Amino acid sequence: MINQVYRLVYPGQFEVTYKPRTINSDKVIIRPKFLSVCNADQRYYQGKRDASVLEKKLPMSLIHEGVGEVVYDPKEEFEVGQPVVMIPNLPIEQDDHMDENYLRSSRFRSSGYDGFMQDYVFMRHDRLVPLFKELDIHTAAFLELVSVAMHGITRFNFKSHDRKQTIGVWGDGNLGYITSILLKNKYPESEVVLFGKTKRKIEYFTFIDKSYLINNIPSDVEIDHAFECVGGLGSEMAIEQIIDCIKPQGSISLLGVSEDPVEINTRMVLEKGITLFGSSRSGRNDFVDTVDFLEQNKEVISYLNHLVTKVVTINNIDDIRHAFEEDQVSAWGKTVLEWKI
Ligand SMILES: NC(=O)C1=CN([C@@H]2O[C@H](COP(=O)(O)OP(=O)(O)OC[C@H]3O[C@@H](n4cnc5c(N)ncnc54)[C@H](OP(=O)(O)O)[C@@H]3O)[C@@H](O)[C@H]2O)C=CC1
Ligand SMILES: O=C(CO)[C@H](O)[C@H](O)COP(=O)(O)O
Ligand SMILES: [Zn+2]
Repeated sequence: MINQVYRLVYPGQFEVTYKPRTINSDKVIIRPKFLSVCNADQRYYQGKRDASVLEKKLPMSLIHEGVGEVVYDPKEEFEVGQPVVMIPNLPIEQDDHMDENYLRSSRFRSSGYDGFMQDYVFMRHDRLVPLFKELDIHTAAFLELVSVAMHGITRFNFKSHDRKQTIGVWGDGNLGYITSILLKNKYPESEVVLFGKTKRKIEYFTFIDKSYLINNIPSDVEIDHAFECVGGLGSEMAIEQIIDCIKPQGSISLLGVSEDPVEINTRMVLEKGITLFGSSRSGRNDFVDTVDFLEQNKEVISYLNHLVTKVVTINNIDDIRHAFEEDQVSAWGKTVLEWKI
């Protein structure tokens, strides 16, 4: 068969390419149904990556957040029509001390390897996790982002000391929202405090215990641990504030992606004995944990639903560009693509 793959060829410009594929392989064939735009995709679309990175990675199909339906499974492990979440990380080896998403040999869709913007995606069995029926499909589109927060929290659990009275989250966007709601449910005894930039965005975080605007943090605020969910240039200021507010021997979980190196006050990291650790992407275990967690904590799904602010139907390449433009001007939440192309 000939598969149509929709690739970004230059910033702002998508083109269709035709890729011959055989259905006589061991891969499951998935029809993408709902996809969601990540900041990483926007950085490619807007040409915000370094010219050498764009030169190396493009042309490439974008999008690594998405759900689809099984069209064909040669092993018949999945039912035809079964809804599944697609895992964008593609490990080719195992290591007892490294998670699949940190192995330098792993590939990642929409970062140097074609993403989900295709007519059909050919996937290994272990790269798919079945969904349960109560999971709203628009929300499921960005399960990958939820799994990233889940992964960060799993690592936080074994890297941080046990006093978790107050956990600070910096970043009033998607990742900050998801991380805060997961923390609130996983650590119900902890006080989850949001540090945000915009009052109107902070108001969406109805489930947190306390919030501060970053330009008005009282000098006596203290936290045991922190999550940085900002990224970009803003992460420098966020890390500086975290180091100021955190109690000695607290942990800082870094999740935001910055294109340029950010300055960190290492003297105070040393003096306070802070544990700084970064988390990137997620693997199969995180997806399974996320789906299981949502199945057992269904009230969390309705909070996540609030992030679905735009659903754009995609019938052609112009619609893809339109969706990326709409996402760019969106003040809050996730843009979901209903994949009908
Ligand atoms: N580690 C990983 O695997 C992953 C990392 N990411 C990264 O996480 C980051 C956040 O993603 P996402 O939530 O989707 O992006 P958003 O843009 O939705 O969220 C970032 C939010 O932080 C706010 N902000 C800016 N500066 C500060 C500050 N100093 N303190 C507190 N808040 C601040 C921004 O406000 P404003 O817009 O007004 O500036 C914005 O609301 C990005 O860099 C993204 O690439 C995303 C997915 C996975
Ligand atoms: O969004 C992400 C995971 O969900 C990561 O930020 C993304 O994988 C980083 O990739 P790149 O190096 O291409 O920016
Ligand atoms: Zn992403």
